[in-house]
Amino acid sequence: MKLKICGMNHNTAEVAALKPDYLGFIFWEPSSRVFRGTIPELPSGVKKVGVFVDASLEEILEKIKEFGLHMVQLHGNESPSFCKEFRAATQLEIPVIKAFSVGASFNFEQLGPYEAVCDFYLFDTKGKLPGGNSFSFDWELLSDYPSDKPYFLSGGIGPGDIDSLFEFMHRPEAGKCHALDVNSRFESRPGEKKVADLTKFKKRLAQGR
Ligand SMILES: O=C(O)c1ccccc1N[C@@H]1O[C@H](COP(=O)(O)O)[C@@H](O)[C@H]1O
Repeated sequence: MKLKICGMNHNTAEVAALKPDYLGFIFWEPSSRVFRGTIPELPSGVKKVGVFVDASLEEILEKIKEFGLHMVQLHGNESPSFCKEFRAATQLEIPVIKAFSVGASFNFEQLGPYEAVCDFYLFDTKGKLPGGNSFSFDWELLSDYPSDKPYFLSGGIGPGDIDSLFEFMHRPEAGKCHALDVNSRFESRPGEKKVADLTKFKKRLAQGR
C-alpha cells in the first residue's frame, strides 16, 4: 500500500526523507496549510502532488510549471469536462486524482462521467471544509465501489488507525485501494508534520499486520 503525506508546508525536507510515495501541497488560499515558499529537492521517487479546489486551468498549469508537480489532486467540484480539458492541455503527462467527499452514504453513480477522464479517485470525508476536516468516513461504504480504477483512501486517518486499516485492507473493497492519504492527524500545527509519528506509521504499514 502506497502512502501520500499531504499538506506539506513547514518541514517538507524532513518528511520527504521518510520517502513516502507522494507528498501533497495545498494550493487553496483559504487552507491553514496552504503551501508557501519553495519545495526543496526531494529524494528520487517521491512524487509531488498539487492539491487544488476549483482552480482555473491556467492557475494549475502555472503551479505545475513553477513547482515541477508530478500529479494533481482536484479536490473541489471540478466537472468531467474540466478534467478532460486538463488532460488534453497536459497531454496525459500529469495524472489526475479526482477527490470526492463521502458523507453518511455515497452515490457511486456520480463516478461514471469521470471514468474516462481521471487516473485515480480519492475518497475523503464530507465536512465543513473541502478537505482537511480531520475525521474519517465509514470505509464499509466502499464495499459498493463499482470501478476498476485505483483510489486513495483519505479523511482523518491518524496514528491510532493502524489496526482498523489492516482490517480494512483484508476486505474485498480494499482491492482497488492504491494509497493511504494522511494529513491533519499527523500535525503539530497546520502544515507541520509530526515526523516521529509518521516514521512509526510508515514502518507499521510496511511490516503488515
Ligand atoms: O488540508 C487541507 O487544508 C485541504 C484543503 C482543501 C482541500 C484539501 C485539503 N486537504 C486534503 O484533505 C484530505 C483529508 O485530510 P485530513 O486527513 O482529514 O486532514 C487529504 O486528502 C488532503 O489532501
